[in-house]
Amino acid sequence: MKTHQLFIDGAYVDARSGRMFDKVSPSTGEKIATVHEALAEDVDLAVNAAANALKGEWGKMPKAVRCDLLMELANAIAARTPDFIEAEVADTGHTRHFAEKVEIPRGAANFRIFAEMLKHTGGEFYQMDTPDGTGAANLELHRPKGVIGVISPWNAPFLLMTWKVGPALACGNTVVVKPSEESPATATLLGEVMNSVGIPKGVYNVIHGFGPGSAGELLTQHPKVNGITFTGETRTGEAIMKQAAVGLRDVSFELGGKNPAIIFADADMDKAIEVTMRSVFANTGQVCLGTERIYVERPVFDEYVSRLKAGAEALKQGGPETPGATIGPLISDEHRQKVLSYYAKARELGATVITGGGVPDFDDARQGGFFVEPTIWTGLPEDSAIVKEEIFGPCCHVTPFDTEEEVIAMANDTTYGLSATILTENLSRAHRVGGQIEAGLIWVNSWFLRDLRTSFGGSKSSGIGREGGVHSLEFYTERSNLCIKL
Ligand SMILES: NC(=O)c1ccc[n+]([C@@H]2O[C@H](COP(=O)([O-])OP(=O)(O)OC[C@H]3O[C@@H](n4cnc5c(N)ncnc54)[C@H](O)[C@@H]3O)[C@@H](O)[C@H]2O)c1
Ligand SMILES: O=C/C=C/C=C(\O)C(=O)O
Repeated sequence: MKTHQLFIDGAYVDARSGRMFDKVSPSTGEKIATVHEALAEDVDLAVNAAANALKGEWGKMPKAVRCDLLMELANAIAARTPDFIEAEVADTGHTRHFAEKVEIPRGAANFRIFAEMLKHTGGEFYQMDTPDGTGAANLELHRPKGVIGVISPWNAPFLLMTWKVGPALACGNTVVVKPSEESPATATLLGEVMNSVGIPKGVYNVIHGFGPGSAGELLTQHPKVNGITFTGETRTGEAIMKQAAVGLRDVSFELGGKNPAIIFADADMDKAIEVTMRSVFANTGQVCLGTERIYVERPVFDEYVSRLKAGAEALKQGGPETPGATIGPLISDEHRQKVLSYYAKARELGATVITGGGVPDFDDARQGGFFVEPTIWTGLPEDSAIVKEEIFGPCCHVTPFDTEEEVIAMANDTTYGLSATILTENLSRAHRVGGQIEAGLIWVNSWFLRDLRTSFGGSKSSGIGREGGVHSLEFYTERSNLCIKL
């Protein structure tokens, strides 16, 4: 049985509180680990370790040396891919394919991209006229924001945590990471990899626990934390914003979504099915960028629904233990109950259940896992909860449309604004429609293609700020303008 300790000041330590909590496998329901829960004393130790590291070797390290060290860290992560895969799939029930092809490589890439970028990123310089004619020079100076609280979710634990820690460290900050209580393993493992490449102690710290009344809330309120970067549910973001307000802690939020896919009649239907099979069912629908609303131009509606049904019914359910599994379990029984409550609501509202809507029956260890049937609905009105609320499971609602104006209005009729995908072979239409979709990321004839230099994030209930490329630097850097009279 694994035990996940805290990682503070370069060492694995027990929680002073002595409190522990269990971690169970999403694919079998069996207990697989116990986890130390950090409370006030532990959080204080971690934040002070991070604050002290800023004043020590790390704070004095030249930027080029820091960036080279982060490149070494990326290589060390890559070298330990098998260990990170096993840790990730045990926590999440993901198929090894998803961890091997997406999550762990992105963990290394999330350090590489920012180490490379920081080496070549400068600042503003403006020479100005002055009344006496001698002029003045304006130099933009950068320094780290300080100690960053990183609060990350369970749906892509290593990818999403390193997507924040990468730029934070590249900009010279130190971090205290509070991973989700559902996925402690990879953040904990990263501690020893940090030590192995010589990242100074105190730069990277990991505290485990929950949100309210536990490590998460305590971290957001600690006076020595200079900023909070959070990825998770919108309502959690609202709670964190209130918690971080005392002390005016800066926040960067990547939150929920209710993302549309728009399929025009001229779309390549094979492409439309391939793209939306991934955007709906990848990671068992537990992807913030995933599709939960699909709008199909009426002439191809029946063909599309029929082919998506066939695709959904061909998925093989199982966790990392199941050979050939192509869709895993949900992360927890609690989350499964949330998804099943929407399955029930759809039936109550009179949806047409094209496929799924229930819980699969297994005669093996998967019976104890948190599996649900991949599900497709049609026939509900746009104002129904199924079409409006984030479900975060392997399900979608499909609606026909007749005109561009109509579908753009429906796509934008949401409190979210995270992502969208458009399928059409008419690229001027793609540009015209894409330019009117109120979302942070819009894919055309693709989904989840990620250039890490581009801005990433959502508007409205989907987030505050942007991550990615130079956009990440905005949050992790304090800027000064030094004006020198010539
Ligand atoms: N926009 C994005 O990039 C993005 C990416 C992934 C997931 N998400 C969203 O995350 C959600 C799923 O992840 P989740 O269930 O882990 O989210 P969640 O909001 O339940 O928890 C996220 C993290 O916040 C912590 N937390 C919860 N309440 C807190 C509080 N009051 N103070 C401090 N910390 C607190 C949790 O312990 C966890 O570590 C979905 O809504 C999904 O859309 C968004
Ligand atoms: O579930 C959400 C996935 C988020 C993905 C990223 O943050 C990324 O690709 O950088």
